[in-house]
Amino acid sequence: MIKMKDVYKKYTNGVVAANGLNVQIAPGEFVYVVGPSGAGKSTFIKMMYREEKPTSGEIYIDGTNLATLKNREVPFVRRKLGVVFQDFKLLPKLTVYENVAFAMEVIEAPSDTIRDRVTEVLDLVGLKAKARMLPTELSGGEQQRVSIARSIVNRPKVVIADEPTGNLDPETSWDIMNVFRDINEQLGTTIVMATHNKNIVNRIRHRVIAIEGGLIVRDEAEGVYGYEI
Ligand SMILES: Nc1ncnc2c1ncn2[C@@H]1O[C@H](COP(=O)(O)OP(=O)(O)OP(=O)(O)O)[C@@H](O)[C@H]1O
Repeated sequence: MIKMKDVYKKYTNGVVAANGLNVQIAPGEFVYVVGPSGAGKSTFIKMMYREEKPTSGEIYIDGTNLATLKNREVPFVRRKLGVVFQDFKLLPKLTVYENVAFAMEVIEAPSDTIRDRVTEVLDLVGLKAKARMLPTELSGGEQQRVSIARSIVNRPKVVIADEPTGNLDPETSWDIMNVFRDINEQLGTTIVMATHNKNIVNRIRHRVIAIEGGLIVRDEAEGVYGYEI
């Protein structure tokens, strides 16, 4: 369902961050993307939700080639994707509920569907009781739960996460990984997660795609982290 074919990315400053990526990710998979700093993980991830466009090659999400997609068509593909960031990116003046509802309002979902779905996803991430709070009133882990709830509220087939535990302490990171596990197992959502978290990758085993110098150097089912940081 996700397919990259000969993907090459050269930034305007001449840096080649993807040097011929070929990969396929099936529906329902849970995949870690690992590699040393500057390896090209974020570029890989960003190309997957069309934050960056490849210089050449093809990237298919559910049959749509992101490489040739017109800018005005991007929002339609984004609906198939949820994105979770290291720094949460919540709207500070909106409550937990409103932050999640906003993702449905922009696609003009009916208000009763919004109400039902927001309640449902806040329950799934364990934040029902904090729906009326502002992001500043929450811990880092709770803020990440809100951002995960936001990423799944439109029922995307794929959730892409770039260092989702990067700002969290170890214990909170495990809690957040359990939330991703529930989404993957209960909803069947494909998860693609770039991470530096060696403990997590080695203890919660999933497929590991290792990137170095813009190339996939290793791709293993139930793989390990595999390099020192
Ligand atoms: N917008 C950009 N313009 C120019 N060069 C960039 C840009 N974004 C990334 N790069 C370069 O591309 C290479 C890969 O960067 P990328 O952010 O994809 O790596 P990464 O593996 O995610 O690193 P980290 O783990 O440090 O986040 C690096 O050399 C980086 O400096």
